[in-house]
Amino acid sequence: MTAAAVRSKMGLEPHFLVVMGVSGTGKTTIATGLATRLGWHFQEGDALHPPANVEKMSTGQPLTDADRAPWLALCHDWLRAQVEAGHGAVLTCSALKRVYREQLRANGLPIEFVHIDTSAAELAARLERREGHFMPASLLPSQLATLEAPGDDEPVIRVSGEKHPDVVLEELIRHFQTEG
Ligand SMILES: Nc1ncnc2c1ncn2[C@@H]1O[C@H](COP(=O)(O)OP(=O)(O)OP(=O)(O)O)[C@@H](O)[C@H]1O
Ligand SMILES: O=C(O)[C@H](O)[C@@H](O)[C@H](O)[C@H](O)CO
Repeated sequence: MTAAAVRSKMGLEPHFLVVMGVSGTGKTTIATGLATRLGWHFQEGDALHPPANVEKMSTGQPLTDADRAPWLALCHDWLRAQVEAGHGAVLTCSALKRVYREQLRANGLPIEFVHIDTSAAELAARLERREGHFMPASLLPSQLATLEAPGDDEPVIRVSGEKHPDVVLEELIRHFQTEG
């Protein structure tokens, strides 16, 4: 049973967003900004990875489909709980392949993806600069090779990861305010 929809701080209907894209594209930056501005629940998808996945990535090994399966299941469970509560929510999750996105949307969840697209050169520069994060810059090529950008038949809002995050946030909030 789904609870009555809880409107956001700005009076918006709840949305259930997965902010997606490769490592370093700005998922956490944009998702925390949205959740703060709109009062929606936030979950860092990286925090749902089994420790073995984090260990693998930290040591420069890309994850396999089998590695990602239990993590995607936890991401799905979190999204499902938000939908059932009727409270707007934002999850960060790379969601690199179409089948992963299908797994997140299973059981008819009304998920929308926000795909942040950033050039390989900008991503490489950011990951080289970033400190205190388990994901090494050396995994960027495999992230880019694994990415299947969402198609027009998927529920996706596309934004540029190269604009200032405040600009992207304004664009997204305007999008939600003006939609039918
Ligand atoms: N639009 C932007 N312009 C410039 N720098 C940005 C932008 N968005 C994020 N950054 C910076 O890029 C780095 C990566 O951002 P962030 O951690 O949000 O990405 P992410 O997609 O969540 O990464 P990961 O998946 O590896 O956790 C951070 O140092 C962040 O401050
Ligand atoms: O699917 C994957 O390979 C992983 O989710 C990675 O994308 C990282 O968790 C994330 O980007 C943190 O840097």
